[in-house]
Amino acid sequence: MPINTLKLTSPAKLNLFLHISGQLENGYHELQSLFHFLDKGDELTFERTNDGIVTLECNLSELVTEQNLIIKAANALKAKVPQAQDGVKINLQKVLPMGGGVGGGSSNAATTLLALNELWSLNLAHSELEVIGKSLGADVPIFVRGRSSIAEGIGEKLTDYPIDEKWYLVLTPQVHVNTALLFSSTELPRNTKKIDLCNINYTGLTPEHKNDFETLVYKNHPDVAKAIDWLLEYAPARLTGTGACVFSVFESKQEAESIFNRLPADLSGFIAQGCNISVTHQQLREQLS
Ligand SMILES: C[C@@](CO)(OP(=O)(O)O)[C@H](O)COP(=O)(O)OP(=O)(O)OC[C@H]1O[C@@H](n2ccc(N)nc2=O)[C@H](O)[C@@H]1O
Ligand SMILES: Nc1ncnc2c1ncn2[C@@H]1O[C@H](COP(=O)(O)OP(=O)(O)O)[C@@H](O)[C@H]1O
Repeated sequence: MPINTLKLTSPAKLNLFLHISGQLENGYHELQSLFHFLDKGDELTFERTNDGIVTLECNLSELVTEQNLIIKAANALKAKVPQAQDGVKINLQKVLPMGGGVGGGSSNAATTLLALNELWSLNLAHSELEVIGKSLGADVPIFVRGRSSIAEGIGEKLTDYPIDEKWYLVLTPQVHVNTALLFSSTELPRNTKKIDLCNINYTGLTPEHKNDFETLVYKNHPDVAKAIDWLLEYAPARLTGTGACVFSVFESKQEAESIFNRLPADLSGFIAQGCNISVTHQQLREQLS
């Protein structure tokens, strides 16, 4: 019996560290980054239709465009499997901050690939979905894979790296950081020594595991600097991705909440638990069983 509806959370990610160790001739950068998921995300509902049409509704009307990565993901699947005749009605409830380095758009694209592969009975292997995902954005494959991982190369080489599932206080400065512009800055450090994966031994926000974008983003974006400085009063803090979101890690929810409760009115944020397995994958397993 084919399934008609899927209701999935499309989670945020954090880059617990992000090292840049070189630049290739094509301009792309060699990275090493630990990707970990959060239990907070956007809500996506998929309803299969038999009219062959892909439609999107969203609580933020400005996101309903052909440029939305959800539409692009659905179209990429249709291009890959032209005999797929079904359509889908998709509803997105956007919760995650956009352009903040928590990967909401990439996550939505991956959730769409995983959901439509089931709803449309395409039977593509997850490795094939990862390849389609990569054409949509550097971080889409990690969300398709759905396991806490270290990314290497230009972000495409993934190795499982489960860690203790702790609690994160994430601050969300309302500024847009331009990823391509940051990567092209002459001030960006590009020579962090590569870590041998066998010796990585990640133990938290130590100086050894940093974000190479942080100094530059801190310098150019006073709102990000303010958020980092506030967190540093209580715990070590890091930028995720190219920002603008920043975070600290705590052993318990109570500890994270006790700091969050002191947040001044001009800063915003949320608390979430870290997850080694993306919540999308957990929910898919439940809804398909
Ligand atoms: C660096 C990360 C870490 O998670 O930052 P965030 O987007 O999360 O902040 C991501 O991989 C970003 O992913 P995404 O924002 O999708 O980047 P893409 O669209 O693939 O690339 C944007 C631009 O960044 C540069 N780029 C990207 C990845 C890479 N390894 N080297 C690069 O030099 C290229 O100039 C590229 O044109
Ligand atoms: N489904 C989507 N959700 C969020 N942003 C999207 C989506 N589709 C396309 N975008 C575009 O991608 C940009 C970056 O998205 P996002 O993944 O939130 O950034 P980041 O990787 O920095 O967290 C947004 O500014 C938006 O214009």
